[in-house]
Amino acid sequence: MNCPRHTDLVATLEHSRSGLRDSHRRSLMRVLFAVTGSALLPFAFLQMINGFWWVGASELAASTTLFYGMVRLRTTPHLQQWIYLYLVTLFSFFLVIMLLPEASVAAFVWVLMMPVLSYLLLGKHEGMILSVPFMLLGGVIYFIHLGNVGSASRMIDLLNLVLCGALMQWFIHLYEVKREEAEQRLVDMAQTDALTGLANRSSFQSTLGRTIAECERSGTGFALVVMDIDHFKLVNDTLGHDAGDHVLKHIAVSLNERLRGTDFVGRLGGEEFGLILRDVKPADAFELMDELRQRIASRTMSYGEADVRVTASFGIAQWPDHGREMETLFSIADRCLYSGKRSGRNRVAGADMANHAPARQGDLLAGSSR
Ligand SMILES: Nc1nc2c(ncn2[C@@H]2O[C@H](COP(=O)(O)OP(=O)(O)OP(=O)(O)O)[C@@H](O)[C@H]2O)c(=O)[nH]1
Repeated sequence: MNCPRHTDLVATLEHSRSGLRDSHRRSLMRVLFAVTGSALLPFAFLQMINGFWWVGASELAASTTLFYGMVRLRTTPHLQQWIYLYLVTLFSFFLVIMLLPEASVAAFVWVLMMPVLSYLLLGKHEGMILSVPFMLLGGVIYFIHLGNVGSASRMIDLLNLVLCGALMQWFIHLYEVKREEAEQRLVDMAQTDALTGLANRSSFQSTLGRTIAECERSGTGFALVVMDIDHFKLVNDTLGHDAGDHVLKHIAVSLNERLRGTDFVGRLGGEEFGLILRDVKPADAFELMDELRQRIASRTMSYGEADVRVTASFGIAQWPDHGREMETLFSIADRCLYSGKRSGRNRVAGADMANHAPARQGDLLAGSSR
């Protein structure tokens, strides 16, 4: 069996805390550092002209730090810490600017940037946890700044910012929730076989890779089984493609019914399925698969007027006895499967075991059409 390189979508999703992948967050952070660092320079200059030396000097120091950070961000493994450091400092800076007695009302527009940056860089949960307290603080400072809110014009000013800030926070949160749901749906679709609802080949290979890594650490073993429905083409040719689909769905249900919660099953393609049996000895894996083989062979599936019966062949490879690598295990399980097919089908075959012959053969498509 050919094992192409694949992307582990679940791992990718876990790594992307926000809608942006880490590489994009890194690039965005570098742009933000460059923009903020450059923007601070004229502000520092103007603050000094205005006589606010300490503000001007702090802005100059911050600008230098940001340019240094821009270089560090290219390679740092601590991206998340840099993001937090940047956002907390920036938001605190906004609050300090607003607290200045001479602060212009226009300075308060920066409160609206808080949810945008937080959600973009930190995602839904952390973005909300960071932005809400800072926005509330900004609102309180604005309230104090306005002084007497008894007059209608002050009240309008207050309501403008409060309403706009609350709506901004709500809309961004809503957008992020919907975006996450859509992303999850796409990931599910990319990992699932649409016909049977089982894991697809790529997802199965990801799980097999993770199982190997976990078993390397824990020292427990597992069995990889490749199962193929016998003479499946005959079902399609005799009863039609829809009947074939019906059989595939039925087999998927049978496999799921019998396996334990720790086992894993996927459709590798066509009429071929893969099973990972965790923490199982070779003899037990063989016995379990033979029970499954008998269960499939004895089951009659109704499709319209027809009763369909199929058999399946199984090839088993044991980790680590038959190999530690995914490719080796697949090729051994495949070899066993095809030796079982050659010996007459409806068999379970393992690398160290003799093929297990069925009690009764030739059950294919019994009474396929009445
Ligand atoms: N209905 C249906 N048929 C499929 C699907 N995917 C693959 N097939 C069919 O599965 C059949 C596989 O045929 P073969 O590879 O010759 O295998 P087989 O007839 O099972 O023979 P052996 O494996 O040698 O026992 C082909 O007719 C494919 O068209 C599917 O999603 N639905």
